[in-house]
Amino acid sequence: MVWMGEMWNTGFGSTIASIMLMYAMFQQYFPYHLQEKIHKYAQYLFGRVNPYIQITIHEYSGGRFKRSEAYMAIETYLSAKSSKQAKRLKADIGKNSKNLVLSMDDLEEVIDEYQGVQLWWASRKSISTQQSVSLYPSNADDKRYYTLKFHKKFRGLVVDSYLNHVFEAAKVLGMKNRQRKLYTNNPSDNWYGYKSSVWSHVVFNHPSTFRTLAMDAEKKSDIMNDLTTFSGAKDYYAKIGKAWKRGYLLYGPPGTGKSTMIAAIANLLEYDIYDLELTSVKNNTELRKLLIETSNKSIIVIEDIDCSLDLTGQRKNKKGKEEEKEGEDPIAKKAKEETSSSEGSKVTLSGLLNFIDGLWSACGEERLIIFTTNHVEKLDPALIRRGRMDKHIELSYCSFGAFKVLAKNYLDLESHHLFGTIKHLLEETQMTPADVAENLMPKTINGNFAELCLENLIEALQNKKEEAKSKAKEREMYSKDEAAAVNQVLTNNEAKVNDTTLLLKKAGKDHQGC
Ligand SMILES: Nc1ncnc2c1ncn2[C@@H]1O[C@H](COP(=O)(O)OP(=O)(O)OP(=O)(O)O)[C@@H](O)[C@H]1O
Ligand SMILES: [Mg+2]
Repeated sequence: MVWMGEMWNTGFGSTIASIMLMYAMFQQYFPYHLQEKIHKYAQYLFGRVNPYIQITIHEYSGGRFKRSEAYMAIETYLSAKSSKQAKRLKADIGKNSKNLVLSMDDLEEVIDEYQGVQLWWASRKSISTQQSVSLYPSNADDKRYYTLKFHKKFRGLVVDSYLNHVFEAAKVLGMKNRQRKLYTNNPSDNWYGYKSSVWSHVVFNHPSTFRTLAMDAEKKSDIMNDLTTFSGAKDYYAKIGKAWKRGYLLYGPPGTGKSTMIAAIANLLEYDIYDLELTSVKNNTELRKLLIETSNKSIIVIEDIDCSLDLTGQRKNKKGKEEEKEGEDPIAKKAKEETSSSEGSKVTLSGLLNFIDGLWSACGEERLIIFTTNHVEKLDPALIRRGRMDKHIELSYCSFGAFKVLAKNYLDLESHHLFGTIKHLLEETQMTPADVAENLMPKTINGNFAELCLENLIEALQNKKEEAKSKAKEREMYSKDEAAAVNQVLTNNEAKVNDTTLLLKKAGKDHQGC
């Protein structure tokens, strides 16, 4: 054993080993009633001279059915070290893991080093001698555990710092290896009963990345920096006393890449996505419950926030305010509110604001909240003010920079003699990246399809330009016609006023004559 060898080299080593050896050799010659005493004494002596401390972590500590979280964390932490050091390894696909996880086999040992101190990890197994009836295979009775050994002078370091380091590192590794998920909220009628849950999920494997996202390079790197800074800022958020979360508002016309960017963000930060369908959330209480059930390292997305609910009005329903009578019994008032909230979705703007940055919003950490909209101007300013939606990102029509990304993705082209023409046309027209991408999709794999695609795009851009021109002309004509019509009405009105004045004057003269 590695640590025994290490012990042997210390001053105490030979003494301890002699005691143990003598005890083992002569144990059988002692009468039975003395054996226990000698055993205890040997243990005591061994404890006095042994400079090493051992911590044991059992696989099943609470009961037989749930593996200990600490044991699993250590398994994850030791995985990389085991694959390098251990001679016998076990391979398994862990729960929610996307890769094979290697761990050391029984009776193997690995050495870890922390702040210059050596620590010995070993995987042990004690075999149960009891006969038991079990539904599980025979080796289910074997009790596995890890032992950690270190010199007693490092007790403080291990207890105060090393163990925390192990569990933090295991968390990070576990997150990295996990299979990421895309969640959607279940209607609350299905929240109760066997195996029910407020969220359902599928495995998330959207291929979008920031590399494939078409937008100007400068803007892209600014967003990426913002995201990576956020994900590494745990201590900073703790220092300034803010919950570790950030709000993003993505706005722009349809087909400009808002949803695509959300997938790219999730892939960059390796987060899960919770796609929240607000219209199926009945009230603010349900909204809070959904929030509590989300995990750390995740993105909560509300798409098309302007269409989700009527959140554009005042924070408090005006009608409700009018009906609120002074001195009304508070119990009766609450009952009234509860009855009204049971009909359809009653999520209010203030409920949503609390969801984003109320007390409950701090119940998890490392979370992004992303809203998307096609009509940013329709949103209540309270909803999107900085602090709630910290970063506002406009996704707009395809620029030449964005086109170059698409050309590289779709056609593997970095330059082409038609790029100049496309640049001019893109400056004169408004085409979404979705439309540009569609034109760049090869319709055939024969011949020079790249050039064909570029020509198709040029044609589409020219058509769009013509369309825009004729629309502008139409608008101009319409406004001219409208102006002429307004002038006509004004002239008619003026004439009528003149006639009336004449009549009044005439009537005045007649009256004087009488
Ligand atoms: N900026 C972009 N970079 C790469 N591909 C894009 C981009 N914008 C759009 N696309 C392509 O167009 C398709 C539609 O884009 P996406 O769904 O992201 O648009 P959106 O802005 O979310 O639209 P909507 O407002 O209608 O939800 C995507 O599948 C993608 O292939
Ligand atoms: Mg979208």
